[in-house]
Amino acid sequence: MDRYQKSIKLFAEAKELLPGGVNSPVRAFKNVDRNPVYMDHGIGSKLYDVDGNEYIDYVLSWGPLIVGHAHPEVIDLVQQTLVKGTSFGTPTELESEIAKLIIKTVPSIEIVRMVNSGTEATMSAIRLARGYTGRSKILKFEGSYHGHSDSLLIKAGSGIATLGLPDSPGVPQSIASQTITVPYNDMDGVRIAFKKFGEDIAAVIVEPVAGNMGVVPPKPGFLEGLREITKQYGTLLIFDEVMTGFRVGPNSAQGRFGVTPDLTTLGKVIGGGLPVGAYGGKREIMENIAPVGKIYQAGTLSGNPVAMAAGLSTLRLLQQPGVYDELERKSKLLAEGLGKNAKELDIPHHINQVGAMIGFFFTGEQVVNFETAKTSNLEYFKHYHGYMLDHGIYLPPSQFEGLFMSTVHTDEDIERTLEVQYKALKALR
Ligand SMILES: Cc1ncc(COP(=O)(O)O)c(C=O)c1O
Ligand SMILES: N[C@H](C=O)CCC(=O)O
Repeated sequence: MDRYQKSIKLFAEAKELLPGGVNSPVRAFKNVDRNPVYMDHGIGSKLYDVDGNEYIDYVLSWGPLIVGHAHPEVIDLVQQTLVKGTSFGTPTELESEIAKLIIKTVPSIEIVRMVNSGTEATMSAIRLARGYTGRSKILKFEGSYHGHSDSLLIKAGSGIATLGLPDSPGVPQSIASQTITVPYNDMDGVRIAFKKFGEDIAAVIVEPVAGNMGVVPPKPGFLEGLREITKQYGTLLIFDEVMTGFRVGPNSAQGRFGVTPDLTTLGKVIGGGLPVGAYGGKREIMENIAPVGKIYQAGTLSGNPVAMAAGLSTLRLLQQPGVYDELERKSKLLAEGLGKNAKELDIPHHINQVGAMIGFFFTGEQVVNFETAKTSNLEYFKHYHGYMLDHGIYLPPSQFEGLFMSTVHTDEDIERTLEVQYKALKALR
């Protein structure tokens, strides 16, 4: 296609150099049968590809860019920090500055350790939970994604769901057998698992709003139920807020739903587009990590000053009054508009929206877990995605990923998106 000439050439070359041409599977656009688009730069809510095409971006680097691309305040602090040197391998003041903000706003976090990715955060939190409780089993939910560490790569969402790979080769059976999986939102299933294995379960890890099977909110009582049963069995409750952290509210999902876990993992937004993760929680638990305690976890580049600068400036921007109300308003406006168009054109659909996360599913069923998400019409999704892309709307290339809103998307962006979406849906009929 002429429109993507340079992207097509670059991807052909990349396939000789990188597995599948990419450094993360979801970027390959494999299940939508398209060539991935190579981006050149981003400004605000827009992305510009190497062929000069403009897109309204609802992927936002898979979530981190909640204040949009190249926000002047983020770029400014990053530049000021960068010229002083890229890394020192020593503590820096910036680490404490971002820690203060995280501790102030995330209810469960009394003390926090910075790492380099969401995967590292969840992997480390699981190790801590195992070391702290002296137990080995963990419980996770089907279709949830917590990064690609061995223990968590069982019946996972995101790229694993998109590519239809329920379990990954390379994860030893001895490790996989320590992970119990239950459908999301299924408290009865959790109770049955606890009845059988409760004394051996170190942690329950949950996305408080699932975002890797598309977007699925917790049913009323689900998070509360998890809190109660984990307390009862002496199991730690981990909220994986890598995606929801600072995205669904000023106090993240735990503030929004009023349930406080023992440990929380963060990533994405807290790095402002640079590689950052974090895990934190009760001091009494966290101080089992080295160098205070015996559970080991480390990182050459953890707390990297440039990454801290990007994250800190992003979190500071999110402290401004009214930011989350406005994110909610715009997300609702988009979600309702998407639904209205689909209804008018009689396209089976279901929409979930929580804060600045939106799931638009091509199914008439209520989407409450991975099973129901999988009832979506993936052929429809493929054609819809392609049409939107060709008309300047950049959506995640999978039915099992969510749309993200930023502080800099405008009502005009939303209006334009809805105009294109109407035509995209019409073309499906
Ligand atoms: C909820 C959740 N946890 C963990 C991860 C892993 O984060 P990362 O890709 O930074 O390793 C992701 C996203 O990839 C995620 O959405
Ligand atoms: N769904 C994933 C993160 O939330 C997508 C990012 C990736 O795996 O590259």
